[in-house]
Amino acid sequence: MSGTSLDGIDAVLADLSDSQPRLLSRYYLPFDDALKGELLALHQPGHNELHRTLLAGNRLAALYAAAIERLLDLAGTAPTQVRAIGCHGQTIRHRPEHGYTLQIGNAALLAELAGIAVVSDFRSRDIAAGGQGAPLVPAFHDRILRHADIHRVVVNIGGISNLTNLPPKGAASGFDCGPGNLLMDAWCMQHTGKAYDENGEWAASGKVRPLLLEHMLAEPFFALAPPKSSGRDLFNMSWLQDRLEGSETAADVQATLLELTCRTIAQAIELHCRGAREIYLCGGGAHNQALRTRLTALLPDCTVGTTDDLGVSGDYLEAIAFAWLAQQTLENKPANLPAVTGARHPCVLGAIYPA
Ligand SMILES: Nc1ncnc2c1ncn2[C@@H]1O[C@H](COP(=O)(O)OP(=O)(O)OP(=O)(O)O)[C@@H](O)[C@H]1O
Ligand SMILES: CC(=O)N[C@H]1[C@@H]2OC[C@@H](O2)[C@@H](O)[C@@H]1O[C@H](C)C(=O)O
Repeated sequence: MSGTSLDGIDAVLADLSDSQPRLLSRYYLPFDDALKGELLALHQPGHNELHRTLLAGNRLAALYAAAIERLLDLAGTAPTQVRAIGCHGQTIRHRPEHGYTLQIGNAALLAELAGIAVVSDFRSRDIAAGGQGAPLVPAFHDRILRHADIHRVVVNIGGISNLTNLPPKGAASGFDCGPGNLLMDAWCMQHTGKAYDENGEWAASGKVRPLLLEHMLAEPFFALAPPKSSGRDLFNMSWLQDRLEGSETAADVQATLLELTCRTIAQAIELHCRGAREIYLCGGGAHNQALRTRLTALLPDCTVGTTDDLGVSGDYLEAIAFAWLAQQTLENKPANLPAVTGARHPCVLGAIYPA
């Protein structure tokens, strides 16, 4: 898994033979600054972008293969013992309204380098069936994190934040809430040179600017009824620049961005997850102490923990989900939830590149 934060690759070796997945090994490989910069640049139209996109895909395939080699070394497992790699790829465009999404990573090259079958391109079929192609992980949350009597909500706070609503007596629903960490990360990098604001300490040193927050919350995406999905196509530095007053300190902007992430998640829960009692966070944002404290304060009727409290690593949950999605593909089973993505029907997702 390599997600919208563009921080690096989360690799897991998972045993999916039982109803609860077993995490056998994990490995994290960060991207270097040059690759991160190029992937960020490829989100926008630019010079010779087709050639550069394909080269970046090749580079990613080599890094995915290196991460898998290290992962298997750590586990003492041979490639022949692995049924398949579920490879999300790197999203550089997500335009379901135009009928496409693009996750790069040259799956053919990865299969060649790793000597293991690869399943990739999980989102296109759902979009072909009229869906958003995202989020896909709610189906997996539904499988492993549902409680028979307690209304739970799982909130992933990666680059973008998304939630899965698990009412005990109803079907799962889910959607993207808005920016998770990506605007905070970009602002932090621009003003402090650091990739992210550790524990939200810099944000905590600033003050929320009410007018700026109001301008941000007026973004129509937040009021859209699900199904909905988002990405860097909408939430990027120009989106932020367009809303700045110009007189704020950099720390105040960071404080306001953290408030935006918390408010949009809390609003989404209040509006679409009525009666929820337990909130479980996952993704990198779950490590941000200031964010957790603020979100907990905004949700007085709920307990707020992390999926680790339920025995599932919040840092590797998405990666385990893509192993499960790959298994669904190999077994010819549908994996999208039409109630989440808006697709006309359940679909078998993904494309298979044999070993
Ligand atoms: N200690 C911390 N304090 C603050 N933020 C943190 C901390 N640890 C991780 N993060 C945030 O988490 C981000 C990485 O999150 P994650 O790995 O879930 O992203 P992703 O997989 O790219 O996301 P997506 O769900 O959008 O695909 C970092 O970029 C950073 O913003
Ligand atoms: C197009 C795309 O890459 N979407 C990601 C992104 O990152 C979080 C959120 O936006 C979610 O919709 C999705 O990823 C997760 C893994 C999903 O499909 O559930």
